[in-house]
Amino acid sequence: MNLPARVKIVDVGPRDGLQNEKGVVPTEAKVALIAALADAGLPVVESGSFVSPKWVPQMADTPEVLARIPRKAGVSYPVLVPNLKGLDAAEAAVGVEEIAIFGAASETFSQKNINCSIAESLDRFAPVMERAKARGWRVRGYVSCVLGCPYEGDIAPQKVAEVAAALYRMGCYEVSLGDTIGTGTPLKARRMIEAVAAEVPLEQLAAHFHDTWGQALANLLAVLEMGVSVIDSSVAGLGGCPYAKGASGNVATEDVVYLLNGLGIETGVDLDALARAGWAISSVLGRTPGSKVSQALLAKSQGPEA
Ligand SMILES: CC(C)(COP(=O)([O-])OP(=O)([O-])OC[C@H]1O[C@@H](n2cnc3c(N)ncnc32)[C@H](O)[C@@H]1OP(=O)([O-])[O-])[C@@H](O)C(=O)NCCC(=O)NCCSC(=O)C[C@@](C)(O)CC(=O)[O-]
Repeated sequence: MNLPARVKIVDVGPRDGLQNEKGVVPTEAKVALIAALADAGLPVVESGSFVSPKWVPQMADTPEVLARIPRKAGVSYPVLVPNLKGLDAAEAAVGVEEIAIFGAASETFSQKNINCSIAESLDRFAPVMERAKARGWRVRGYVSCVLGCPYEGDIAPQKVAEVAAALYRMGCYEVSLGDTIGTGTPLKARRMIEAVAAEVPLEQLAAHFHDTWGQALANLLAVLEMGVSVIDSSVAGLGGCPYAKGASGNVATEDVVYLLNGLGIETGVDLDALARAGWAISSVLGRTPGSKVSQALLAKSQGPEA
Protein backbone atom coordinates (compact mmCIF):
# COMPACT_ATOMS: atom_id res chain seq x y z
CA MET A 1 0.00 0.00 0.00
CA ASN A 2 1.21 3.47 -0.86
CA LEU A 3 0.24 5.32 2.32
CA PRO A 4 1.38 8.72 3.57
CA ALA A 5 3.77 8.62 6.56
CA ARG A 6 1.91 11.43 8.30
CA VAL A 7 -1.65 12.73 8.09
CA LYS A 8 -2.89 16.15 9.19
CA ILE A 9 -6.26 15.89 10.90
CA VAL A 10 -8.55 18.91 10.86
CA ASP A 11 -11.14 18.62 13.60
CA VAL A 12 -14.28 20.36 12.40
CA GLY A 13 -16.38 19.32 15.42
CA PRO A 14 -16.76 22.75 17.04
CA ARG A 15 -18.14 24.11 13.72
CA ASP A 16 -19.51 21.37 11.45
CA GLY A 17 -20.24 19.22 14.49
CA LEU A 18 -22.21 21.77 16.46
CA GLN A 19 -23.76 24.02 13.77
CA ASN A 20 -26.85 21.84 13.47
CA GLU A 21 -27.57 21.44 17.18
CA LYS A 22 -31.09 22.62 17.95
CA GLY A 23 -30.57 23.39 21.63
CA VAL A 24 -28.24 26.11 22.85
CA VAL A 25 -24.70 24.83 23.30
CA PRO A 26 -23.13 27.11 25.91
CA THR A 27 -20.22 29.20 24.63
CA GLU A 28 -18.23 27.91 27.59
CA ALA A 29 -18.67 24.31 26.36
CA LYS A 30 -17.49 25.28 22.86
CA VAL A 31 -14.43 27.02 24.28
CA ALA A 32 -13.63 23.98 26.47
CA LEU A 33 -14.04 21.65 23.48
CA ILE A 34 -11.71 23.68 21.25
CA ALA A 35 -9.10 23.89 24.01
CA ALA A 36 -9.34 20.15 24.70
CA LEU A 37 -8.90 19.31 21.01
CA ALA A 38 -5.83 21.51 20.72
CA ASP A 39 -4.44 19.94 23.91
CA ALA A 40 -5.06 16.48 22.44
CA GLY A 41 -2.69 17.38 19.60
CA LEU A 42 -5.05 18.40 16.79
CA PRO A 43 -3.12 20.85 14.59
CA VAL A 44 -6.27 22.48 13.17
CA VAL A 45 -9.52 23.03 15.06
CA GLU A 46 -12.29 24.69 13.06
CA SER A 47 -13.81 27.01 15.60
CA GLY A 48 -16.90 28.68 14.18
CA SER A 49 -18.44 30.52 11.26
CA PHE A 50 -19.40 34.05 10.31
CA VAL A 51 -22.66 33.25 8.56
CA SER A 52 -26.15 34.63 9.00
CA PRO A 53 -27.44 33.92 12.53
CA LYS A 54 -30.91 33.58 10.97
CA TRP A 55 -29.64 30.68 8.87
CA VAL A 56 -27.36 29.04 11.43
CA PRO A 57 -28.20 30.35 14.92
CA GLN A 58 -25.83 27.95 16.68
CA MET A 59 -22.77 29.77 15.29
CA ALA A 60 -23.91 33.24 16.38
CA ASP A 61 -21.50 33.26 19.32
CA THR A 62 -18.41 32.73 17.16
CA PRO A 63 -16.93 36.17 18.08
CA GLU A 64 -17.24 35.32 21.77
CA VAL A 65 -15.78 31.85 21.24
CA LEU A 66 -12.78 33.34 19.43
CA ALA A 67 -12.30 35.91 22.16
CA ARG A 68 -12.20 33.24 24.84
CA ILE A 69 -10.24 30.30 23.42
CA PRO A 70 -6.75 29.85 24.77
CA ARG A 71 -4.49 29.74 21.71
CA LYS A 72 -1.83 27.11 21.47
CA ALA A 73 1.32 27.74 19.43
CA GLY A 74 1.29 25.85 16.16
CA VAL A 75 -2.48 25.27 16.18
CA SER A 76 -4.75 26.91 13.62
CA TYR A 77 -8.35 27.90 14.48
CA PRO A 78 -10.06 28.60 11.13
CA VAL A 79 -13.58 29.98 10.75
CA LEU A 80 -16.01 29.83 7.83
CA VAL A 81 -16.62 33.04 5.89
CA PRO A 82 -19.17 33.05 3.04
CA ASN A 83 -19.02 36.68 1.89
CA LEU A 84 -17.65 40.16 2.61
CA LYS A 85 -20.07 40.70 5.47
CA GLY A 86 -18.67 37.59 7.10
CA LEU A 87 -15.17 38.83 6.42
CA ASP A 88 -15.96 42.16 8.14
CA ALA A 89 -17.03 40.18 11.19
CA ALA A 90 -13.93 37.98 11.05
CA GLU A 91 -11.74 41.09 10.85
CA ALA A 92 -13.47 42.55 13.89
CA ALA A 93 -13.03 39.31 15.86
CA VAL A 94 -10.07 38.36 18.02
CA GLY A 95 -7.17 36.39 16.59
CA VAL A 96 -8.43 35.20 13.19
CA GLU A 97 -5.53 34.07 11.01
CA GLU A 98 -7.25 31.54 8.79
CA ILE A 99 -10.65 31.40 7.14
CA ALA A 100 -12.50 28.94 4.92
CA ILE A 101 -14.70 29.80 1.97
CA PHE A 102 -17.24 27.15 1.04
CA GLY A 103 -18.82 26.27 -2.28
CA ALA A 104 -20.50 23.23 -3.75
CA ALA A 105 -20.37 20.98 -6.78
CA SER A 106 -24.19 20.95 -6.92
CA GLU A 107 -26.18 23.97 -8.12
CA THR A 108 -29.19 23.12 -5.97
CA PHE A 109 -27.14 22.60 -2.83
CA SER A 110 -25.33 25.87 -3.46
CA GLN A 111 -28.69 27.68 -3.61
CA LYS A 112 -30.01 25.97 -0.48
CA ASN A 113 -26.81 26.42 1.52
CA ILE A 114 -25.57 29.88 0.59
CA ASN A 115 -28.43 31.27 -1.46
CA CYS A 116 -26.58 31.70 -4.74
CA SER A 117 -25.39 29.74 -7.78
CA ILE A 118 -21.95 28.17 -7.97
CA ALA A 119 -20.75 30.93 -10.32
CA GLU A 120 -22.14 33.64 -8.04
CA SER A 121 -20.46 32.01 -5.05
CA LEU A 122 -17.09 32.12 -6.79
CA ASP A 123 -17.69 35.80 -7.57
CA ARG A 124 -18.46 36.41 -3.90
CA PHE A 125 -15.36 34.54 -2.75
CA ALA A 126 -12.91 36.44 -4.99
CA PRO A 127 -12.94 39.73 -3.01
CA VAL A 128 -12.99 37.78 0.26
CA MET A 129 -9.83 36.00 -0.87
CA GLU A 130 -8.20 39.22 -1.97
CA ARG A 131 -8.77 40.99 1.35
CA ALA A 132 -7.89 37.93 3.45
CA LYS A 133 -4.64 37.51 1.51
CA ALA A 134 -3.82 41.20 1.94
CA ARG A 135 -4.07 40.62 5.69
CA GLY A 136 -1.77 37.62 5.46
CA TRP A 137 -4.51 35.14 6.33
CA ARG A 138 -4.57 31.61 5.01
CA VAL A 139 -7.68 30.62 3.09
CA ARG A 140 -9.01 27.10 2.84
CA GLY A 141 -11.69 26.10 0.33
CA TYR A 142 -14.53 23.60 0.65
CA VAL A 143 -16.48 21.84 -2.06
CA SER A 144 -19.69 20.20 -0.83
CA CYS A 145 -21.57 17.31 -2.40
CA VAL A 146 -18.51 15.76 -4.00
CA LEU A 147 -19.94 12.23 -3.87
CA GLY A 148 -23.63 13.03 -4.13
CA CYS A 149 -26.20 15.73 -3.47
CA PRO A 150 -29.35 15.48 -1.35
CA TYR A 151 -31.29 17.26 -4.13
CA GLU A 152 -29.58 16.23 -7.38
CA GLY A 153 -28.26 12.74 -6.60
CA ASP A 154 -25.05 11.81 -8.42
CA ILE A 155 -22.51 14.54 -9.07
CA ALA A 156 -19.98 14.18 -11.87
CA PRO A 157 -16.35 14.02 -10.67
CA GLN A 158 -15.55 16.55 -13.42
CA LYS A 159 -17.89 19.10 -11.82
CA VAL A 160 -16.14 18.61 -8.47
CA ALA A 161 -12.78 19.08 -10.20
CA GLU A 162 -14.01 22.30 -11.85
CA VAL A 163 -15.08 23.92 -8.58
CA ALA A 164 -12.02 22.66 -6.68
CA ALA A 165 -9.77 24.05 -9.42
CA ALA A 166 -11.51 27.43 -9.28
CA LEU A 167 -10.95 27.63 -5.50
CA TYR A 168 -7.34 26.52 -5.84
CA ARG A 169 -6.61 29.04 -8.63
CA MET A 170 -8.24 31.75 -6.54
CA GLY A 171 -5.62 31.11 -3.84
CA CYS A 172 -6.90 28.44 -1.45
CA TYR A 173 -3.90 26.67 0.07
CA GLU A 174 -6.00 23.54 0.55
CA VAL A 175 -9.29 22.32 -0.90
CA SER A 176 -11.45 20.12 1.29
CA LEU A 177 -13.76 17.74 -0.55
CA GLY A 178 -17.01 17.17 1.30
CA ASP A 179 -19.11 14.04 1.02
CA THR A 180 -21.85 16.07 2.65
CA ILE A 181 -24.43 13.28 2.83
CA GLY A 182 -22.02 10.39 3.26
CA THR A 183 -23.35 8.32 0.38
CA GLY A 184 -19.95 7.77 -1.24
CA THR A 185 -18.27 4.40 -1.56
CA PRO A 186 -14.55 3.69 -2.05
CA LEU A 187 -14.57 3.33 -5.83
CA LYS A 188 -16.57 6.53 -6.26
CA ALA A 189 -14.25 8.32 -3.84
CA ARG A 190 -11.19 7.21 -5.79
CA ARG A 191 -12.67 8.33 -9.11
CA MET A 192 -13.55 11.70 -7.65
CA ILE A 193 -10.03 12.20 -6.23
CA GLU A 194 -8.52 11.10 -9.54
CA ALA A 195 -10.50 13.78 -11.39
CA VAL A 196 -9.72 16.51 -8.86
CA ALA A 197 -6.03 15.61 -8.63
CA ALA A 198 -5.74 16.29 -12.36
CA GLU A 199 -6.49 19.96 -11.52
CA VAL A 200 -5.25 20.46 -7.94
CA PRO A 201 -2.07 18.92 -6.49
CA LEU A 202 -2.92 15.92 -4.34
CA GLU A 203 -0.99 17.39 -1.38
CA GLN A 204 -3.43 20.29 -1.38
CA LEU A 205 -6.53 18.11 -1.06
CA ALA A 206 -8.40 17.14 2.10
CA ALA A 207 -11.02 14.42 2.50
CA HIS A 208 -14.09 15.61 4.44
CA PHE A 209 -16.33 12.58 4.64
CA HIS A 210 -19.57 12.27 6.57
CA ASP A 211 -20.46 8.84 7.89
CA THR A 212 -24.18 8.73 7.25
CA TRP A 213 -24.05 5.43 5.35
CA GLY A 214 -21.19 3.96 7.39
CA GLN A 215 -18.70 4.20 4.53
CA ALA A 216 -16.43 6.98 5.71
CA LEU A 217 -13.51 4.89 7.03
CA ALA A 218 -13.53 2.69 3.93
CA ASN A 219 -13.59 5.78 1.73
CA LEU A 220 -10.75 7.32 3.71
CA LEU A 221 -8.60 4.22 3.35
CA ALA A 222 -9.25 4.27 -0.39
CA VAL A 223 -8.09 7.87 -0.76
CA LEU A 224 -5.19 7.51 1.70
CA GLU A 225 -3.88 4.81 -0.63
CA MET A 226 -3.92 7.41 -3.40
CA GLY A 227 -1.79 9.75 -1.29
CA VAL A 228 -4.37 12.08 0.30
CA SER A 229 -2.80 13.20 3.57
CA VAL A 230 -5.29 15.64 5.10
CA ILE A 231 -8.47 14.38 6.75
CA ASP A 232 -11.33 16.40 8.22
CA SER A 233 -13.23 14.70 11.01
CA SER A 234 -15.37 15.56 13.96
CA VAL A 235 -14.72 14.56 17.55
CA ALA A 236 -17.36 12.08 18.76
CA GLY A 237 -18.76 12.07 15.21
CA LEU A 238 -20.71 15.23 15.99
CA GLY A 239 -22.66 16.97 13.33
CA GLY A 240 -24.75 17.24 10.25
CA CYS A 241 -25.40 19.95 7.71
CA PRO A 242 -28.49 22.14 8.22
CA TYR A 243 -29.08 22.13 4.43
CA ALA A 244 -28.69 18.38 3.88
CA LYS A 245 -31.64 16.73 5.57
CA GLY A 246 -30.78 13.46 7.33
CA ALA A 247 -27.03 13.98 6.94
CA SER A 248 -25.26 12.73 10.04
CA GLY A 249 -21.92 13.78 11.44
CA ASN A 250 -18.48 13.69 9.97
CA VAL A 251 -16.47 10.56 10.47
CA ALA A 252 -15.43 10.54 14.13
CA THR A 253 -11.91 11.79 14.82
CA GLU A 254 -11.38 9.00 17.36
CA ASP A 255 -12.14 6.38 14.66
CA VAL A 256 -9.80 8.08 12.20
CA VAL A 257 -6.95 8.27 14.73
CA TYR A 258 -7.40 4.60 15.65
CA LEU A 259 -7.35 3.63 11.95
CA LEU A 260 -4.24 5.71 11.27
CA ASN A 261 -2.48 4.41 14.40
CA GLY A 262 -3.13 0.89 13.15
CA LEU A 263 -1.65 1.77 9.77
CA GLY A 264 1.46 3.23 11.41
CA ILE A 265 0.61 6.71 10.15
CA GLU A 266 1.59 9.58 12.43
CA THR A 267 -0.95 12.21 13.45
CA GLY A 268 0.43 13.70 16.66
CA VAL A 269 -2.96 13.13 18.29
CA ASP A 270 -3.29 11.54 21.74
CA LEU A 271 -6.25 9.18 21.37
CA ASP A 272 -7.10 9.03 25.09
CA ALA A 273 -7.09 12.83 25.44
CA LEU A 274 -9.19 13.08 22.29
CA ALA A 275 -11.70 10.55 23.62
CA ARG A 276 -11.99 12.55 26.87
CA ALA A 277 -12.77 15.68 24.81
CA GLY A 278 -15.48 13.69 23.01
CA TRP A 279 -16.99 12.37 26.23
CA ALA A 280 -17.08 15.87 27.71
CA ILE A 281 -18.94 17.47 24.79
CA SER A 282 -21.23 14.44 24.42
CA SER A 283 -22.18 14.78 28.07
CA VAL A 284 -23.02 18.47 27.52
CA LEU A 285 -25.21 17.42 24.58
CA GLY A 286 -26.74 14.57 26.58
CA ARG A 287 -25.79 11.78 24.21
CA THR A 288 -23.39 8.91 23.65
CA PRO A 289 -20.37 9.70 21.44
CA GLY A 290 -21.00 8.65 17.85
CA SER A 291 -17.62 6.96 17.67
CA LYS A 292 -17.18 3.21 17.99
CA VAL A 293 -13.59 3.68 19.17
CA SER A 294 -14.71 6.11 21.85
CA GLN A 295 -17.38 3.69 23.04
CA ALA A 296 -14.87 0.83 23.08
CA LEU A 297 -12.40 2.91 25.07
CA LEU A 298 -15.11 3.82 27.54
CA ALA A 299 -16.14 0.15 27.96
CA LYS A 300 -12.48 -0.84 28.38
CA SER A 301 -11.89 1.85 31.00
CA GLN A 302 -14.84 0.53 32.98
CA GLY A 303 -13.29 -2.95 33.01
CA PRO A 304 -14.92 -6.33 32.43
CA GLU A 305 -18.33 -6.81 33.99
CA ALA A 306 -18.37 -8.91 37.17
C1 LIG B 1 -24.33 32.91 2.95
C2 LIG B 1 -25.49 33.67 3.51
C3 LIG B 1 -25.03 34.63 4.57
C4 LIG B 1 -26.13 34.46 2.35
O1 LIG B 1 -27.38 34.91 2.77
P1 LIG B 1 -28.28 35.88 1.90
O2 LIG B 1 -29.63 35.95 2.53
O3 LIG B 1 -28.20 35.47 0.47
O4 LIG B 1 -27.45 37.20 2.07
P2 LIG B 1 -27.85 38.69 1.87
O5 LIG B 1 -26.57 39.36 1.52
O6 LIG B 1 -29.03 38.84 0.98
O7 LIG B 1 -28.27 39.13 3.34
C5 LIG B 1 -29.47 38.71 3.95
C6 LIG B 1 -29.38 38.88 5.43
O8 LIG B 1 -28.31 38.10 5.96
C7 LIG B 1 -27.32 38.94 6.56
N1 LIG B 1 -26.00 38.41 6.25
C8 LIG B 1 -25.46 38.22 5.03
N2 LIG B 1 -24.24 37.70 5.16
C9 LIG B 1 -24.01 37.57 6.48
C10 LIG B 1 -22.92 37.07 7.22
N3 LIG B 1 -21.82 36.60 6.64
N4 LIG B 1 -23.01 37.07 8.57
C11 LIG B 1 -24.11 37.53 9.19
N5 LIG B 1 -25.20 38.01 8.53
C12 LIG B 1 -25.13 38.02 7.18
C13 LIG B 1 -27.59 40.29 5.97
O9 LIG B 1 -27.12 41.27 6.83
C14 LIG B 1 -29.08 40.28 5.86
O10 LIG B 1 -29.65 40.44 7.15
P3 LIG B 1 -31.08 41.16 7.34
O11 LIG B 1 -30.91 42.49 6.69
O12 LIG B 1 -32.11 40.30 6.64
O13 LIG B 1 -31.25 41.20 8.82
C15 LIG B 1 -26.57 32.72 4.09
O14 LIG B 1 -27.07 31.95 3.06
C16 LIG B 1 -26.05 31.82 5.18
O15 LIG B 1 -25.66 32.27 6.25
N6 LIG B 1 -26.05 30.50 4.93
C17 LIG B 1 -25.61 29.52 5.90
C18 LIG B 1 -24.43 28.79 5.33
C19 LIG B 1 -23.89 27.78 6.31
O16 LIG B 1 -23.32 28.14 7.34
N7 LIG B 1 -24.04 26.46 5.99
C20 LIG B 1 -23.46 25.44 6.77
C21 LIG B 1 -21.97 25.39 6.58
S1 LIG B 1 -21.47 24.64 5.03
C22 LIG B 1 -21.30 22.99 5.44
O17 LIG B 1 -21.67 22.60 6.52
C23 LIG B 1 -20.64 22.08 4.46
C24 LIG B 1 -19.17 21.81 4.80
C25 LIG B 1 -18.33 23.08 4.67
O18 LIG B 1 -19.01 21.35 6.13
C26 LIG B 1 -18.59 20.77 3.83
C27 LIG B 1 -19.50 19.53 3.63
O19 LIG B 1 -19.64 18.72 4.55
O20 LIG B 1 -20.09 19.46 2.54
